[in-house]
Amino acid sequence: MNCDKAEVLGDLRYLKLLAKEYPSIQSASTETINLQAILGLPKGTEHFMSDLHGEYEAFEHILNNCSGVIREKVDILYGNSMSKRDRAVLSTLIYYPHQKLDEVKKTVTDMNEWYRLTLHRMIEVCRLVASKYTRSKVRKLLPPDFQFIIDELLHTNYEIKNKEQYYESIIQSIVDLDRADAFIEALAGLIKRLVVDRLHIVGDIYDRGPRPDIIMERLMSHHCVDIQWGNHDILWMGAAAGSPACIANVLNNSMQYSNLDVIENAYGINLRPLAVFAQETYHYSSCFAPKNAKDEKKYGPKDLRLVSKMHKAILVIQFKLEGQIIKRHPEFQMEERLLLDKVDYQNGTVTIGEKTYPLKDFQFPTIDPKDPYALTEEEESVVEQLISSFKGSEKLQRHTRFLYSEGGLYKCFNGNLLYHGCIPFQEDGSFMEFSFGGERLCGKQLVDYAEEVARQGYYSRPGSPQKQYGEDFLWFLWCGKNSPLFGRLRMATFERMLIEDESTWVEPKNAYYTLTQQKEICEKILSEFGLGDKPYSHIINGHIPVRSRDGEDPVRADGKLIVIDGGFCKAYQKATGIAGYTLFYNSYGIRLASHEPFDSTVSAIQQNKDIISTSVVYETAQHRILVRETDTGAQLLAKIADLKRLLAAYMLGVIKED
Ligand SMILES: O=P(O)(O)OC[C@H]1O[C@](O)(COP(=O)(O)O)[C@@H](O)[C@@H]1O
Ligand SMILES: [Mn+2]
Repeated sequence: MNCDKAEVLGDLRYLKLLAKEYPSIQSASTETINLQAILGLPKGTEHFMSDLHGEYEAFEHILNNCSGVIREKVDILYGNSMSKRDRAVLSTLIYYPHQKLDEVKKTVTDMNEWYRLTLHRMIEVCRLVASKYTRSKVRKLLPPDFQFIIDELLHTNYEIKNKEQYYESIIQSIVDLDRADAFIEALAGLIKRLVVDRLHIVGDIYDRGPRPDIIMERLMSHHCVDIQWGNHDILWMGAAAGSPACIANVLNNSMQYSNLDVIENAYGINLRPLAVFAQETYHYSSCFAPKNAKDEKKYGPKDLRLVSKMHKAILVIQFKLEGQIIKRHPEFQMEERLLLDKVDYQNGTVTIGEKTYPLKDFQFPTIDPKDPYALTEEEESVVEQLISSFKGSEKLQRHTRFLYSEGGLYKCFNGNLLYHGCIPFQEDGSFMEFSFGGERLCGKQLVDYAEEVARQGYYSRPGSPQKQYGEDFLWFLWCGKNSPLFGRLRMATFERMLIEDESTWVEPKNAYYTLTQQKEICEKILSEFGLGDKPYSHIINGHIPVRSRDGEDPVRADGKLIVIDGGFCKAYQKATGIAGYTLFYNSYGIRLASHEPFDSTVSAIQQNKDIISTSVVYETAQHRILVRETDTGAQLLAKIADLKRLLAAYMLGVIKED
């Protein structure tokens, strides 16, 4: 042991704390040996998804099939000995054990035989996926009810004759005791748990699709997940924090897509005050009808009229509240979005820049042309009630706290840099500067600042200036000019709702999106985040749907940037042509999978459908990547160094063994 005495004595307080966990030379050495062994194992698998947009069924499916990896393992084992259909059934059983079992029972006549074969196969799959972990790690993950049995079955060598009988008799007893279903479910869960070590969500869980809350619940029960906030997530976080402008935007999005179920039923937010106010204040106007109202026959004519009026009411409130924020914060540089004072309320036109456009609807009884951004008393009261409903939703607050605790604006992990939107750039290739909090900020400093203020918006003392600024900043992150989460110059909601001329609907993108076609720019970003010296670093980005139908490639800048927003979002699938990309990073390298549109869970189960269309090996490592080379490896190496110092302290007698 070559530890310097001064070095040992230097952090004695820390070593004494460590000694509580490893109180003897024996326990500290055992742990050191364990950690050394882990360093030599293959790196754990990371799974990346983004832009889920409330599509909980497709999300659940991809989580269950681990982007096609389960099917791949089944094919490795049985490609030559089972039919394609049987392999698909076995895979579906692993994805949806409960539902698939119900179905199998309707068709299979000899269940005894089926259970025996299936259990054998599932244990083999389990053994294959467990092989890259230490026995101790696998043991810790075993479902408690079947811990001993699975451990035995995984490690029994079937080839040895006298073990064969032992193995068979365990399986037969499981079947005889009617525990086969529970056992299959436990094995399926274990296989999925072993295939993916860590899940990364690169933003936009919320909006457009039906049930983001179900996705949140699923993420909260996941064994290891991190989230990079998307602009839609930050919007909901702002709403949960009580920002009235964010609340109005959340409601606008939900009404636009007829998603009031999430608001009212999932999160228990009371929309009655808004409904009553809208009913009394507005006439029906078709430009505020939900996008998909007709397609999905969601509404009867009365409901449609009411929702459209509520939509108009909340949009007017939104435009007023946004105007107030823009005026409070000249540093956001968004004055060009002040449009209510550019409206000619007599003639029904708006002047934007040099041009004047007719408005599709110009009945605005609550707007005082002399003070267009002021809420009326009634609007004020609706907003107050909505704030208290959003803040009082236990479920929404629980989900928001999870987004804060497991999420952030970006993450550096195993050499990769993950974020949803962009790092704002000038056209000339330099980082774009913003004046916030009395400082000029750009690049990493900008996003670090933005994350701090985003936290302030939720956690600061109610009524404090910090809270107000934080809430306004959450709104800025959602749709602010060149915000790192939004990445565009403007959000043209006013124009999209009220102006016919589509040339006004354009939302120009920040220079980031063209510049990052260049490898040097991506390398500049990676260096900014301390990943410049790592040859295998990539930026993993969401936010902008990849139009694969038009030949767009998710892999850019010689492979330095990968965009994995392929569009889980059903509304965007016509444009993209597919239903999303997901990324898998295991010890052999990185692989990109593209997915076909997901029909429904029922058809996935009945027809054993996978939705992987292609799986492209994107980058193969030159050698199998070991834990030693990962971020976890670096932490383990640091811990080994600490344990060695502890051992030295025991040997020097500076700390006594317990
Ligand atoms: O296509 P939709 O749902 O009408 O939404 C359009 C709005 O959504 C946005 O694209 C933001 O959402 P994304 O983060 O998914 O791009 C806005 O820029 C735009 O105004
Ligand atoms: Mn987005």
